[in-house]
Amino acid sequence: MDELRGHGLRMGGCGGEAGSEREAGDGAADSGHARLRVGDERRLACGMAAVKRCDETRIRRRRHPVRGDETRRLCRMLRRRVAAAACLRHSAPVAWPGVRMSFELFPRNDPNLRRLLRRQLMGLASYLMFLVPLVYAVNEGWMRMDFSGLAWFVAAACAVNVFFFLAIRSGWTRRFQDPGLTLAQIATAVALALVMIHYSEEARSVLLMLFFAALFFGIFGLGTRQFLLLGTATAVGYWGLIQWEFRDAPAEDPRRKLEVLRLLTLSMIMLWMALLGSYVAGLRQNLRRRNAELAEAMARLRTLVAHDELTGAFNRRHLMDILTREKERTDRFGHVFTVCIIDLDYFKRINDSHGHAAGDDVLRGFTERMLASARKIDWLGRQDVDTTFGRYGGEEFLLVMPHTPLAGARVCVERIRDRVVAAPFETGAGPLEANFSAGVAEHRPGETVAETLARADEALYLAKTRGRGRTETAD
Ligand SMILES: Nc1nc2c(ncn2[C@@H]2O[C@H](COP(=O)(O)OP(=O)(O)OP(=O)(O)O)[C@@H](O)[C@H]2O)c(=O)[nH]1
Repeated sequence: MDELRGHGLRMGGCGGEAGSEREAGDGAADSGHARLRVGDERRLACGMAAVKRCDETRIRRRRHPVRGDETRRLCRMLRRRVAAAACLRHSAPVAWPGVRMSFELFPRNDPNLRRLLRRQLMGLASYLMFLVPLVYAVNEGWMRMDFSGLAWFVAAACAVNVFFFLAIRSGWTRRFQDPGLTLAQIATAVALALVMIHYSEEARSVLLMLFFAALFFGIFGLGTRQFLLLGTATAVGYWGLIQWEFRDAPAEDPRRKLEVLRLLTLSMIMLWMALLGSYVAGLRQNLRRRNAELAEAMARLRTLVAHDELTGAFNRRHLMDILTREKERTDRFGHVFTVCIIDLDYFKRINDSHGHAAGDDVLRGFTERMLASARKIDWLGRQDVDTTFGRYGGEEFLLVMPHTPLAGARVCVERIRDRVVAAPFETGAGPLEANFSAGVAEHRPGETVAETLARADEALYLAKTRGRGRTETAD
């Protein structure tokens, strides 16, 4: 849905800043509704990705401005284009008439899964690369196997890789801490390498490198303990192989001694790789922690920049941004918007009589009620009015009501008042009652935001002087 919004397909629904995003992406809107016209190539291209996740029913339910037959026709066209584009990218959605299915081998909307699957393919490529020396060794007769034996080995390697690929792709491996199954994959590769080494003759020393190639994959995915475990298992496996191969040979057999030398060298290199792996794992962990901290700091910063610290409502700076955007849209499309400045009455008395902390509690409680009311606003039968509410400063708040004429805004403010006065606010100094005065002004064409606000402020002043607890509208 967000993608559709971002590309100018206006969706219904209430709340927050969604409205500003809805139309921000596109200028071809008409009285608040960005229209999609058949043949509008750019928009169709933009909508392609979104339409894959968004079927006709959902679009219709969300009251897409292009209704009925036009919606269906548009969706059909978009879907056809999506299918065509996906086919070109070799990730064809499987589609039969009347059946809507979409399958991508490398899902575009899941970058983590894509990364794991790519790594899986890299693993398969490594197996196939090692075929070159193996073919050479078999051809030279340095192995105790012929080409049919090698073919079996290749088939086994491919089967193992396909199994892991499907397990990861299906999402089944998500239940594990490491959904890429790095340890299991490397263990399988080591087992296959052991088989090849068993069948080797003169080529054995060279083929021991197969172990290192397999273990090297773990450098970017395994921790120290896992590495040590794997290294030990590899050394034990090789030791078992030697014991089995030389079960009838005398202890003084020089070939057995040579194998022991290989085992020792292998073990030392494994240990070295475990240390290196541990170092890299530490770096990776640091990087991950820093990334998480950075993301958290960014999120905090984004909240701080737009929100008031005490109440959590939008702050003045953000409200001014919203107003500027609203004005631009109004100038462009000609629809109305109204602002309302709300000021709590006799707030100084609350502070003076019950303390600053109780005053803060009232401000927070008031904000909560405002936000709850503003989200539920549905007047004149419209649900897509994105009312924005924030703290304008001190005990003053601002309500921005797009697509709302003065009369509607007044009705809305009175509804909010009903909620505010319905019950006292819970504070540290006990329940405290509060009411507010409000000044409402509808933005006039050609007027600046500051001028609209000034008129709302004048209306507020009027409300104060006429007795407070009331709403006045600016002419
Ligand atoms: N507790 C608290 N008080 C604040 C905050 N910001 C402003 N105030 C207080 O709000 C009060 C505003 O007082 P006035 O401007 O006289 O307004 P009032 O008492 O509501 O009177 P009228 O608006 O005329 O009804 C001052 O006492 C400010 O100190 C805040 O964040 N927390």
